Amino acid sequence: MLDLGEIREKIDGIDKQLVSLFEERMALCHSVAEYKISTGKKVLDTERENAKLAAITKMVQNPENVHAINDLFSQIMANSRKMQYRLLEENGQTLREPYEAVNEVDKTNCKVVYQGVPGAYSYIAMKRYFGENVENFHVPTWRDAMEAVKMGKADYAVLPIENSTAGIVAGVYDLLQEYNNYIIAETYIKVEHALLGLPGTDLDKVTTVYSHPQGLMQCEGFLEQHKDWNQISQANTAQSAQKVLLEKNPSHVAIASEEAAQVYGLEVLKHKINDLDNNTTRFVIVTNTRKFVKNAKKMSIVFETANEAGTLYNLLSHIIYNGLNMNKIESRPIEGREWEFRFFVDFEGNIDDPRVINALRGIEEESKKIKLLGNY
Ligand SMILES: O=C(O)C(=O)C[C@]1(C(=O)O)C=C[C@@H](O)C=C1
Repeated sequence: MLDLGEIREKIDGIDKQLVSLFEERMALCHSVAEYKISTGKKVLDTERENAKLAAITKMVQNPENVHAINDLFSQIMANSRKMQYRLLEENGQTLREPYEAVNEVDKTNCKVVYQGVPGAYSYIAMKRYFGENVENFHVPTWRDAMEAVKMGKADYAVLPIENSTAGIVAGVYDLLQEYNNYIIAETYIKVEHALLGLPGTDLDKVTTVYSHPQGLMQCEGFLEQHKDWNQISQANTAQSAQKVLLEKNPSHVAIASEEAAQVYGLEVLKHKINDLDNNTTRFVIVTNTRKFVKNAKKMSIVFETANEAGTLYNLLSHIIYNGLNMNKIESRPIEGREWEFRFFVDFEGNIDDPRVINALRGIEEESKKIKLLGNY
C-alpha cells in the first residue's frame, strides 16, 4: 500500500519547483512588457502563443496530458498578458478616454425626454427620479429619445431596459450600443396595474378592456374572473387610459398605472390587479457626454468577439481575474452578420478602480470592439 503522506511530499517538492519556475518566467515577461512599452508592440501575440502551444504539445510524452498541458500553458500566458496590461497602465500607456466626474446628477436645471405619453411607466420613472416639476417632453419611439439626447434637445432620456418578469428590452440595448450616449443613473419602478374607468363605471356593465399586451398578460388572474370582457391590445397602457377618456363609453375600461388615472381624470376601479407582486422595471437615465458620478458602483460595457472557441470565456476572465463581481450578461445578434453576437455585461466597480482599469484594458486588447456604456 502506497503512503499518501509520502506521495504528497513528492508533489510538494514538484510544486515548489513549479512556483519557482513560474516566477522566473513572469520576471522574463516583465522584461517583455518593458520592451513592449518602449516599442508600442501589442501585448497579445496570437501567432507566438499558437507556436508555443504547438511546441509544447510536441514535448508531451504521455498523450493523456496533451489537453491539460495546453490548457495550463494557455492560462500561464493569459496571466502573463494580464500582468503586462497592468504595467502598461501604470506606465501611463492608457487606452482610457477622458470623462467628467460629477458629484451627482443635476436634477434641477435639466430637460428630460421619455418615450410614450403621460401616465406611461417611463413617465412615472421620470417623475420619481427627477421630481414632479421637472421640465420634460415625450416622443413616440426610444430612438427619438436617444436622438433628442444626442442632439442636445434634452439633457437626459429615461429608457426602460429590463423587466423582472418579461426580461430585457432588446431595442433599448441595441440603441445603447449604436449611440454615443452614456448611462449616468438607473432607477427601479414597481409595475402596479390598476383597472381604470370613467368616474362612476359599473363593473357589471363592462364589455371591453384595453391595455398593452403585457398589461393584459400580467393581469391574467383578474381577467379570468371577467371572461366575457373583450380584451383589446393597445400600443401602451397609458394610451389605453386615454382611449377610455376619449370614447366616453362607460362600458370600456383600461389596465394602466394609477398615475394614468390621475393624468386622464379616470377613476381607479380596482387597485393592484397584477398577478405577481414582484414585477419591477429597471430604467436607465442616459446623457450625451461621458459624465459619471464619483461614487458610481456599476459598470456597463458591450463588446464583440471573434466567432471562435473560448473567446467569450477569455474575455470574461478579465473581470473574474480582477476580482470583480459580474452581475449580468446578455447577448444580441450583430446586424448583418449571421450568428455573430455582441455581449452586454454589467459588473460591480468604479471607473477609477485599478481592478476595473485592468479588466477594461484586457477586454479592449483582446476583443474585436468594446464600448463603455456607463458607470453609475
Ligand atoms: O512573447 C511575448 O510577446 C509575450 O508577451 C509573452 C507571452 C508569454 O507569456 O509567453 C505572453 C503574451 C503573448 O501573447 C505571447 C507570449
